[in-house]
Amino acid sequence: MSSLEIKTSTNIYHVYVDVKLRHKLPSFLEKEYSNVLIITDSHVEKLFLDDVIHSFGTTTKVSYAVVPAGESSKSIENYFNLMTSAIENGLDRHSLIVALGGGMVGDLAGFVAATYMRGIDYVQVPTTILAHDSSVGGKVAINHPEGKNLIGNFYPPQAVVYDVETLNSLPEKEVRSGYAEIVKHGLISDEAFFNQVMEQNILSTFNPQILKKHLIKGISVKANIVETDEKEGNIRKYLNLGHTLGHALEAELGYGKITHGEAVALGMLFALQVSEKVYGVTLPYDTLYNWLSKNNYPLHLSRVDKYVLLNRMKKDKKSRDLKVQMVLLKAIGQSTIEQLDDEQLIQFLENFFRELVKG
Ligand SMILES: O=C(O)C(=O)C[C@@H](O)[C@H](O)[C@H](O)COP(=O)(O)O
Repeated sequence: MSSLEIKTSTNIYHVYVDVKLRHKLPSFLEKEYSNVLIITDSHVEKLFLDDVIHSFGTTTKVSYAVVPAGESSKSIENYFNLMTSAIENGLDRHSLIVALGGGMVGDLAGFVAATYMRGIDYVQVPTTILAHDSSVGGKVAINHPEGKNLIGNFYPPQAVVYDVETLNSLPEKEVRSGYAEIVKHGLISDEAFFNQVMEQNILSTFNPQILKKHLIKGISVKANIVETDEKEGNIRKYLNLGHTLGHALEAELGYGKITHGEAVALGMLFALQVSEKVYGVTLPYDTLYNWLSKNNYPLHLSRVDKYVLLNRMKKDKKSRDLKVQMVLLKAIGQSTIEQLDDEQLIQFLENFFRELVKG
């Protein structure tokens, strides 16, 4: 089993990665809990909920709450309903919340844990490729109709227990979504890693061993950053590569109409193109474009108004005084933050979408 330690200035926890871990969840926790609430979604409920319930045996009171699968469940209404479940199931400050699912469940359940009785323990049990990223680092949040993750906190879990067997039955669009974050970890850290991913057709040659290697590498890239800058004061912003446009697209097209990773993939292409123009460097735009195309990422969107997108991008959490700050690259592994003015961005967006349409 692989175990990575995440050590920040305030906290230490472990990320465990292997198969069948969902069957022995309590063995990865440092405390015993007498009352546990599992939060999951309607898709994962059918696949893995029973395994996790049984892992706690008969001496722990285990209840569960299920939200509809999909990003639109990261809402204030579901947050409030989950609070009600926690109260009705008698959770107290010594209880545990289990976030069983992908990024949506992890963010939502983590935010419930962060705020219930001013904060109780929770454990991340990711079941998607994407969640190799979102389950590590303690970002928890719900969405506001005006923008993604606008309501949230930094609240690290007790542990991340990643049973990679749960990834075997992921639908194609979930594989695409998750791999976008692996590509991001390559672009911000390591050319060899990026190239390894680009050599693979993730949809037709899906290989659990290679995937596990990529996940562990991705998690360690993230762990190194989070350990230095847990609260996103500086270098953690690099983990947001592709997210400024990505989040704007998700909010504009409608949560769930495009997956998070697919939107981030477009955002990374945009960031590469902008970086080439701003810094006069050559980056692997074509390589990434061809890889995305080969793996059926949605590259041709129905018309999106660039002024509307710009307004959404300004609501990004990295913005300052309503000026967009984007993560750009001077080279693979050399990220920067650049403030861009509105006119410049409109030009870049115009150009980007025009070239995408051409293919
Ligand atoms: O952990 C981080 O930091 C990231 O930016 C990772 C992102 O991939 C992730 O989607 C994150 O939740 C986005 O955070 P946000 O602050 O832009 O909402």
